[in-house]
Amino acid sequence: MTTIAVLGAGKIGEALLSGLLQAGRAPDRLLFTERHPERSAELSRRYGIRGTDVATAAAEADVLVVAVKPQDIEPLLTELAPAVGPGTLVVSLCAGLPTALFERRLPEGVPVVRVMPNTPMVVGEAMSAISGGRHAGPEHLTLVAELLGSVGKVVRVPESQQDAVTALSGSGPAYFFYLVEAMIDAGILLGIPRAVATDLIIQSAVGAATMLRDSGEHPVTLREAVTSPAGTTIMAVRELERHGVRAALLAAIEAARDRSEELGREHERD
Ligand SMILES: NC(=O)C1=CN([C@@H]2O[C@H](COP(=O)(O)OP(=O)(O)OC[C@H]3O[C@@H](n4cnc5c(N)ncnc54)[C@H](OP(=O)(O)O)[C@@H]3O)[C@@H](O)[C@H]2O)C=CC1
Ligand SMILES: O=C(O)[C@@H]1CCC=N1
Repeated sequence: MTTIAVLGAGKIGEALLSGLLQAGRAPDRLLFTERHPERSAELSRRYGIRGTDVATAAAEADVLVVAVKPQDIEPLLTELAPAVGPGTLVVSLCAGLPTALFERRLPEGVPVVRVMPNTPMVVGEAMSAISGGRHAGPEHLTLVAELLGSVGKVVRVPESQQDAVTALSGSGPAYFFYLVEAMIDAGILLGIPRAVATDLIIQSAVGAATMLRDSGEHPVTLREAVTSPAGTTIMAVRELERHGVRAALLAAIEAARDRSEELGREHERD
């Protein structure tokens, strides 16, 4: 059975470990590394999995999942380079960082797969997009697709689309959380107690998401079905249009794509 080590078990690294355990992966086949001993001890206690150092993780694991912030990649690659061999698959979850960066810094021939997941991994509902680097063969992509398929949905995309994917689905859950937060505030504005407003909005979000996924209908059709002539919804939609919410979303997602590209460029000359 494949042993997986998560290097940098922060928010997304922990989401992956937790999702893999819930999907039935054996705890003794999972490892992680963390900078702070207290964090490491807490994760071991919470999940019954072993924290270790990068060299041990590289020696024991078949798959090394890099989940540090892009800004922290350099010291990690310096530690990893002498420890990793061509038989180990390196999977990067880092926004913006191209597979070519890893290939330059790691020994020749090490296969690298770039992945953009998202945090719903923790409930088995991740959206992950995967792209293979120069030395990644179909067997590596299949292995990564299986791994991430156990915690959500997986698509293969050309690496040139990964910055856009990062802006859409990598950051995507944050936009929905932001919208929910704003709608709960609207409930407060209208005098509804916070707990009730929270229930109303979260269940509406779950219902709407389930319809989007399961009905096979286009989002426009689903919205039209809520929008009665001279009714309440169209009054709200007019305000959304007046405040440029659609244009704001387009600009926001474009800005996220640009930042992903910039994170990659920051490492171009390394
Ligand atoms: N959060 C998300 O929704 C998503 C994140 N990503 C990508 O995943 C990566 C991690 O993001 P996120 O989980 O949010 O960030 P976090 O900061 O929460 O997690 C990174 C963790 O790695 C630790 N760390 C840093 N350097 C090392 C090292 N050399 N050895 C061991 N541990 C180390 C950090 O410790 P310390 O606390 O000391 O910094 C931290 O605990 C990023 O590259 C991000 O682009 C991708 C998709 C979604
Ligand atoms: O905000 C970030 O940079 C990371 C990448 C995608 C989601 N979170």
